[in-house]
Formats: sequence, structure tokens, C-alpha cells
Amino acid sequence: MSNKPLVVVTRKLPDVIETRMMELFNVRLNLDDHPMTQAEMIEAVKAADILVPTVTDHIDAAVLSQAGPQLRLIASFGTGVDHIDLATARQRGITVTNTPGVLTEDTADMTMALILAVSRRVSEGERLIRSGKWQGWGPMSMLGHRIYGKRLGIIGMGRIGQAVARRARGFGLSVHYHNRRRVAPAVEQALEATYWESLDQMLARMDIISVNCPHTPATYHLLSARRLKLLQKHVYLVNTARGEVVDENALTRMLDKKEIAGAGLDVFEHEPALNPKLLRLDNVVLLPHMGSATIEGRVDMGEKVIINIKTFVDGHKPPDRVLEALL
Ligand SMILES: O=C(O)C(=O)[C@@H](O)[C@H](O)[C@H](O)CO
Repeated sequence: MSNKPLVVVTRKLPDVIETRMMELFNVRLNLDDHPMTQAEMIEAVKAADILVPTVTDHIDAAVLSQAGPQLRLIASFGTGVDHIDLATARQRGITVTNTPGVLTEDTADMTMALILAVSRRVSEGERLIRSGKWQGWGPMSMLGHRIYGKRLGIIGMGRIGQAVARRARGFGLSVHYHNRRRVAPAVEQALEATYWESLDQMLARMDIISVNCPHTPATYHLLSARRLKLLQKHVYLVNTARGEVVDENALTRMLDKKEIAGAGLDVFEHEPALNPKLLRLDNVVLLPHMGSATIEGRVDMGEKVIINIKTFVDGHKPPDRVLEALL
């Protein structure tokens, strides 16, 4: 790539990262950090040599079909790439990278936070205090459920799923998992994790379910209405992965009818919109997609984007290339 490539960044990144990028590349920033419209995205792919999008940017075939021939790299700021049409990018010879690993621990922490928040009614208690209606301690008030000794079923045993498993062991949970492939025996032993080939059977036997798999065509509505019905009445479901993995309307109906005990949701099918009924349910903890939201994580993600761009610009294969086949 000849002189300084034009790098179009679609959202606000940490100052230290933007400064570094401006030293290295010819950068166009999104100064007011508004989510780009499709028209703005099309304008960006027409101009950019390198695009740095985030989860709020839909890089679909319609957008990519308008990309200029100079667009050679999409260096995504984030791990999930379900907002990018990878097949069309590959057809156009556009390399796609992401930022895996650097937000694993933060997202696993938030998963545990949601498991504790929903099972111990943390948000409800906080709302009661803020409502001014708290009458003081009562022996039977705000009773939740113990998680120590319970069975946790993790869907997706990649980096984040394994980080959740490590934490869950610390909380005295027994760890179970379903994944496309069984993890290495050494990893399973280290995590004291039990593999379930049948997702249906695992769903029917767990106390807590954590969704930690990527959203791909194969995992869309993996937790369908039929599968959600396999969950027992006392179960808590937590999702810090992608909303599209769960049939949100079916889940909402079950939560409303107390067919499961509760849910902790950080992601939704049509973010930022969510099923309005969820807002009225006490047995649901709702978060605005902040699973990985730490300043340390954002800086680390930014540094990974810079390394991916620099190696690409220097004519080498970037370290975090997204290979469709692996998804
Ligand atoms: O990495 C992901 O896949 C996420 O969902 C979040 O951690 C990111 O913050 C977001 O994607 C930024 O683009």
C-alpha cells in the first residue's frame, strides 16, 4: 500500500488510540460518535483504504457492493463479526480482522455479574431502595437462590466460555458445556467441565444457562422457542454473547409466565430495540451491551486494530484475520 492509507474509523475510540492512529495513518474519525447511517457507511467504503467499524455498523452486501476497489481491509473493533458480510468481503478480496482475546476476561466477569445479579435479585433490591419504599430488613424479603453447588451449562466453549468456566468453579458451580467441538481433554480436565453433545439434554438438566457462542447462521435462534421449553422452571438464563442466538420473544413470554425463574441480558436481537415487555419484568436484569465495557479493554482492542492495520500495510498477514471457516 503506497503512502499513508486512508483509515475511516466509524465510532469514538480511546484518545490514546486515535492519537496513535493519526501518527501512523491518514485517519478520518467520527468526532460526534453517532452510529453511522447506511448512506454514511456507503460513503465511507467508497473512500476508505481501510475501514474500522464496530458492532453498530452493518457492513452488509448492499454496503460492500458500493465499496471502491481500494478498500482492502476491514479491521473491526470488537470480537464478534456478525455485523459484517464475510462472504461478500472475501469475494471482493477484502481482508477482515477482529480483536479477540483482549475482552475475554471483562466479558466473563460481566457474565458472572449477571448470574449473581439475577439469582440474588440485585437490581430489584437496588430499585426497592431507590423507590424509597424499603421498610427495613425482613427474614423473608428479597430472597434469591444460591448458586453455590448448582449446575451451569455454558453454550460455546471458546475463550469467553472457558473464562466463565474458570470463574464459575471459583463460585462452586459445576461446569457443563455444549460446543460444536469437544475442547481438548486437558482443557476439560483443568476446567472440570462436562461435555454435552446434546444441547437439548444439557438444557433440560441445568440450573443456569450462559450463552457464550458467536452469532452465525448456524447459531441464529439456537435457543429457539422449542429449546427454551426444555428449561426447568427454576432456571436462570444469561446472555453476554449476541441477542440473535436466542428467540427473544419466546424468552420474554416464558419470563412473563414465570416458566423460567429469570434472565440476565446484555444483548438483544434488534439492539438497541428490545421486546418492550422485558422492561416491565422484575425477574430480568437488562444491560446495554456493556459486557466488555472497560477502558482497559477498549484500549487493548484499539491496539489490536492498530497492529492488524500496520501488519497489513507492511504487506504481511494481520494476526487477527477472521477466517469464515473457523466461525
Ligand atoms: O466484541 C464484541 O463482539 C462485542 O460485542 C463488544 O465487546 C464490543 O464492544 C463491540 O463489538 C464493539 O464493536
